[in-house]
Amino acid sequence: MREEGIGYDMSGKIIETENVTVSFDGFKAINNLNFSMDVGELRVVIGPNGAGKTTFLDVITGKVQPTQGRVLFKGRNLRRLSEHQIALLGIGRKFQTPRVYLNLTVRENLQIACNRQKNVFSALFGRPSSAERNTVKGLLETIGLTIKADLAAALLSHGEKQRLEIGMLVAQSPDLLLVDEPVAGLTDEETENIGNLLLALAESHSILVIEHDMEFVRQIARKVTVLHEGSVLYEGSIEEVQNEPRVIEVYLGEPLENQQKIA
Ligand SMILES: Nc1ncnc2c1ncn2[C@@H]1O[C@H](COP(=O)(O)OP(=O)(O)OP(=O)(O)O)[C@@H](O)[C@H]1O
Repeated sequence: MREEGIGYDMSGKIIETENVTVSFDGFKAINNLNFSMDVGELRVVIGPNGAGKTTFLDVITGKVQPTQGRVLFKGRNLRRLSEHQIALLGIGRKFQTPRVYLNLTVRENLQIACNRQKNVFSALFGRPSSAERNTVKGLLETIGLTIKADLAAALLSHGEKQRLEIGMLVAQSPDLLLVDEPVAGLTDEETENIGNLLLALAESHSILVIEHDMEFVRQIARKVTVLHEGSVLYEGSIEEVQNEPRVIEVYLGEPLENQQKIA
């Protein structure tokens, strides 16, 4: 684990964007975006299709450079850093589709994630230290896959693969976890499992989740940011968001409850 408190800026913000604009051939996918999140916060970002949610994550991870403005991670300007350098600074991203090694076991996947600096061969065939074994054991418990530890990842359900990938992300000890639509296509039970997992991880990590499923947002969210046309339209509790006329309007006037397909 990275040591908490070291390197954080005085404001206690884990991530900030200042007047960030991202233009694609003149079209502003992100438009003068000002956003900040406290260290230790669990934040959910919602917004209709095309609101700029994915581009927002892309600009934090360095996949896309801002056309204007700056992104600060723990007070440090990320300008001109590569995706790899930003990942090493402590920003981990989980994409919507799981990217686990299907022919390896659940345990082996976690071992590799714990040993990103080693090659796959030594991660699998080198003798793990007792600290590593304990880390993997703890991760298996956290993601609820202890009894499936020695199964090939190919045999896991979609929801279990999502949990495994979240475990692999956590294995790399990021300070900030970016999680893109973790419950798309999951059963209600798996959705709840993922929610509980994120809530447990939120006790020791800063987490930014992008999600459409309002039931899920209600389960995990304390503070919700609504993006629209590349800017923050509104921020507040889930109740405030659902009752805010401007938010209802951008979701085509329908109650947010019915927006899961639209959002
Ligand atoms: N590389 C690109 N070139 C041109 N336009 C792009 C590019 N990437 C995104 N856009 C446009 O920017 C806007 C925001 O896209 P983005 O994918 O960030 O939205 P989103 O909120 O994630 O949408 P969704 O909910 O549909 O995934 C969209 O209109 C999209 O078409």
